Parts: sequence; C-alpha cells; structure tokens
Amino acid sequence: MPSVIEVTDLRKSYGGRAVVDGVSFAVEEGEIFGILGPNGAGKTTTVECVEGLRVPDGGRVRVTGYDPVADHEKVARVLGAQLQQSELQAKFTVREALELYAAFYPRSADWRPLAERLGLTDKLGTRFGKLSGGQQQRLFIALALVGDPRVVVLDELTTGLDPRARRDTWQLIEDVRASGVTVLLVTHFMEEAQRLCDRIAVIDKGRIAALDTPAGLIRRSAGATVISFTPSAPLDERDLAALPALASVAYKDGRITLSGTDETVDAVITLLARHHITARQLRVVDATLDDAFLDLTDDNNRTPEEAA
Ligand SMILES: Nc1ncnc2c1ncn2[C@@H]1O[C@H](COP(=O)(O)OP(=O)(O)OP(=O)(O)O)[C@@H](O)[C@H]1O
Repeated sequence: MPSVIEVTDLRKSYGGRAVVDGVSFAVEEGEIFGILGPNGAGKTTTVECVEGLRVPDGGRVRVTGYDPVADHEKVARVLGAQLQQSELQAKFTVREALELYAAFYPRSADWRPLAERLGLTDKLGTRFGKLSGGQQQRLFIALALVGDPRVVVLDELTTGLDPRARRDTWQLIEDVRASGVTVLLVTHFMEEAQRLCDRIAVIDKGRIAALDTPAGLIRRSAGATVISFTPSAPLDERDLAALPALASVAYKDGRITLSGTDETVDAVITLLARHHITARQLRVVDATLDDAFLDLTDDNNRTPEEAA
C-alpha cells in the first residue's frame, strides 16, 4: 500500500538560508508519526509544506498521492490540519466553530458525536476565549477531525497544558488513531513522543538526524544503559576499560558508574562473578528518549549523514 504521506528531499530556504535541507520520510497508514527537534529545526516548515500552506523550493511531497500545492482541494479533503490558536476568534462559540468548519467540507463528520467524544457537549454555548487550555486543544482536535480526514496533522498540541490535560490529550490522540486516522505529530516533549509515536523523525538544522522507533532511537544513544555499583573489592581498571560497547566509566567515592549497552551490563556481571566480587547497591537505568535526543542533536556529535 502506498504511504499516506511521502516527503522526498524537501527543501525550503528563507533569505538564502536553508531551513529545510533535504528532508525525506514516509508516513504509513494508521501510524502516529512524530517529528521531534529543537527550536527552529524546521519542523513547522516541513509540516506546513505537507499541508500545502507553504510552497517547497525543491523536493516532492505527496499526501495520499496528491501534491498539496497543485491538488490543494484534494489534499484538503483527506488531511485535517490543526489550527493555530490565533486563527480562531475568541468570540466564536464551540458550536459556531464546529458548524463553520463542518460547512467547509463536502464529506464532513457529524460534529455532534465528535463533540461528545471530545467532551465538548456541555461547552457548545461557551465562547472559545472562555475555554481552558485543555478545552481549547480538544476543540482544535475536533476541528481537525470534522472533515472526516484520513490523516491529521497536530503541531505542538499539548504546549502550555498542565500535566493532567496533557495526558488527557494523549489519550484523545490514541483514540483518534484507534478510529483509523493516521497522525503526524509535531512535538517538543520527549515523553509525549515516546509514549505516542510508532516512529519518530528527529529533525535538526533542517535535516533528519535520525528516523526510528522510540526504542530504536534510545538504543542508538551512546550510553543507552547506565550501570552503577559499589564493588566489594577493587576491580582492575583495565578489565573495565575492555568491556564491550562501553561508552563511559566514572569512579566516585568507591562507586563505579558505567554507561554502554545491554552487552556492557552482561559483561560486567560476568566480570564480577569471575572475580567473586559482589556489586553492592547495583542500579541499572535505561536511557530515555531525552538522552537519545540530546545525543542526536548535539553539535559535537555525528553529522546527519553519519546518523542516517
Ligand atoms: N516565513 C518565514 N520567513 C523567514 N524565516 C522563517 C519563516 N518561517 C520560518 N522561518 C525560520 O525558519 C527556521 C525554522 O522554523 P520552523 O518554524 O520550521 O522551526 P520549528 O522546528 O518548527 O521550530 P519551533 O520548535 O521553535 O516551532 C527558523 O529559524 C525560523 O525563524
């Protein structure tokens, strides 16, 4: 089956500066695909090219086989885009906004069950400006879904929400996917990306620094696993330095902290057993997507070409 979204060698410059510099990825039907990257990395520019809101300087974008610029109407029928806050007037009520947006689409979903599903039924008469942050985001999701799209683009949806509202929104995004809609999600939040996304493209300085599952990205991070312990007897530093896949080793107050991979952990356990040394207060901690992100977007680290 062809991909729902295909982006190939996308390029966009402003004032001679490339802000999207050869980005390629494909989003498959039913996926939650994340775009993650530091401020100014080119995330919004990329998704706005997918939405047909910006015209690429180079490369190819297809949404269900259509060009978002040349076939804008066809793309608008299959793609639900989340509005930016500033695009909805504060005096609109929830009902007016839903009715207005439903009228844009020939094949709109009945907005009433949608409002019910998103917990907006008792807010229909409330003006947009009087809704809480979480309620506003729920309305944005409803407006993005009102055209009954196959794919929905959500950009920084949970920014500014408190932790509970953010978690509620995550559940909604999972529900959206469960209903058969493909989701392209732009986010700053690692926890959000780790929890929701099937695959993530990490964008840095206009290029894809890595594209993988959350677990795959974490595995790529240099010190994916950290093991620390206090040995019952001294260990030979040369034995430690020779451990497989070792990224770092540190000694402090009799405690040893190693970072590496599962292979390093297995080898250190074997090493300890061989020397009949007990590891006191042994702790093994997996790296998070946060660690992988910092690793992948670190200037001193590998180049995007190396990472790809
Ligand atoms: N219309 C424009 N004119 C000039 N420069 C722009 C324009 N749009 C974006 N840029 C610049 O392009 C770069 C990438 O912006 P973009 O909004 O795509 O990044 P982003 O990854 O979404 O960032 P953020 O996480 O901060 O929203 C930024 O340096 C931005 O200032």
